[in-house]
Amino acid sequence: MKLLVSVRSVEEALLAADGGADFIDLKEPGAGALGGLPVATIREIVAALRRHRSGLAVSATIGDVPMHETRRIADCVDAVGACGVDYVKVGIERDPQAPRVLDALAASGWPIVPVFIADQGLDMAHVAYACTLRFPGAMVDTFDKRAGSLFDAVSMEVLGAFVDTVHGAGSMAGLAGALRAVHAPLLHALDPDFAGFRTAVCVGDRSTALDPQRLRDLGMLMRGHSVPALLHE
Ligand SMILES: O=C[C@H](O)COP(=O)(O)O
Repeated sequence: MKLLVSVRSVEEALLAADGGADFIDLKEPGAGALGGLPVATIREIVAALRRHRSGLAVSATIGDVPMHETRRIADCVDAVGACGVDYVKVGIERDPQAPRVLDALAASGWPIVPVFIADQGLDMAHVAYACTLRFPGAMVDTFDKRAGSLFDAVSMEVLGAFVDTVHGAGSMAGLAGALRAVHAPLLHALDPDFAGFRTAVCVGDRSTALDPQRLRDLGMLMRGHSVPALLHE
């Protein structure tokens, strides 16, 4: 299982790249679940990572944009896509308009990863529909990070169905949502392609600074090693 780590600056991106992350995810953690960074910052981080020759895949979020703001979603996707990232992450709310947004994203021409926001559970019909649209990957995440983790919002059975459905379409499946070290066995059982982290790699809440030691320990744990320092996290 690979590790996606969300970062907000050049300094954090280089720390994550050298500290064991497999995917560098650009977002402003203090501005919501999929908080967007200014495009100038995204460009700056992408350039620094390319100079650093990390070779790691880079994703960036467009911000938390409601499903009915279709024009704004399209504009944000174009702006972020043009920054040279490998994937553009777009939050998909549990909303009747989700299929229409997914159609627009598929037609955008950018490599989109829809991120299903699962605080109110996961609508598997929306996931199955997204899987007909040939996105390179799909993720699940939660919006309210104080309300517990992904595993408090969605059952193992439904998460297993998500991973299987996405894999059945030949795409990468990712899980996130205030995941912590204690969730490692559940994540290993589900075996997604990657798990996404911010809260667990910070000293305080997810808006505080990224801690390289926590990142290294979490990386070891997700790769199946025992990490005593994380036993009581
Ligand atoms: O995309 C992954 C997220 O940034 C995970 O953040 P979180 O661990 O605070 O839920």
